[in-house]
Amino acid sequence: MKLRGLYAITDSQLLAGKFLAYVQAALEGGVTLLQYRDKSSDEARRLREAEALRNLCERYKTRLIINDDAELAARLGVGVHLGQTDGPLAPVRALLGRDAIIGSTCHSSLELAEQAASEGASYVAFGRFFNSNTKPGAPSANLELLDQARIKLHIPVCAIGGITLDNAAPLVAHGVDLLAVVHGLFGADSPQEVTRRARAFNDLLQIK
Ligand SMILES: Cc1ncc(COP(=O)(O)OP(=O)(O)O)c(N)n1
Ligand SMILES: Cc1ncsc1CCOP(=O)(O)O
Ligand SMILES: [Mg+2]
Repeated sequence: MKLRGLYAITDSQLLAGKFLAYVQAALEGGVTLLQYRDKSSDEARRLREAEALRNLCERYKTRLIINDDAELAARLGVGVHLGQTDGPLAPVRALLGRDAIIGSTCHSSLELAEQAASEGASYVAFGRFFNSNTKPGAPSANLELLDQARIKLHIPVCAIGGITLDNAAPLVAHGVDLLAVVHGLFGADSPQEVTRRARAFNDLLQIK
């Protein structure tokens, strides 16, 4: 099955005090992949939260991805997202097995994407496409790259960085399979609004 749809990414600061309520609201609206992204070193909390997300994801038939931490992903039997400084992909593929979803950050580089694909990545992520409050310093990418990626790559392409309902349409028009979103989804005033946004992202992608 080809990965396509909304890729919701958690943010510990943004979701403080409403973590599971907002994640559940997103899953209600339809989420293809959910990434647990927590940059802290509080191992106990990370395990607790990731387990809670795995349980929620099982209920909604959503695939869970852990950011950065292949050991935690292996412990929970879920997927992982690796950046260029998060270690090599091939040993992680060997650790997690052939069915695990493994994503790779490729910034704006087709070469990195082709290498990730050859090492067994399930999808590649390009971006940031717009200004991002969550990761302002991330290198930028443009729409032309997506056109080349569509020709050269045979795995799903994910776009990330400052994506909102107002700016996502061109990314979809240029062939993106996964829209990875933090603030444009979870920066909402209510869980109802999170659900509405998730549904609207799926409408843009013509999911369901
Ligand atoms: C879907 C997706 N794409 C890119 C990233 C960024 O990964 P990385 O470059 O390792 O940066 P951090 O997120 O670890 O700060 C991502 N997490 N997810
Ligand atoms: C993790 C990451 N990598 C590149 S941009 C980004 C942050 C995405 O968050 P937002 O959707 O709030 O810009
Ligand atoms: Mg990382």
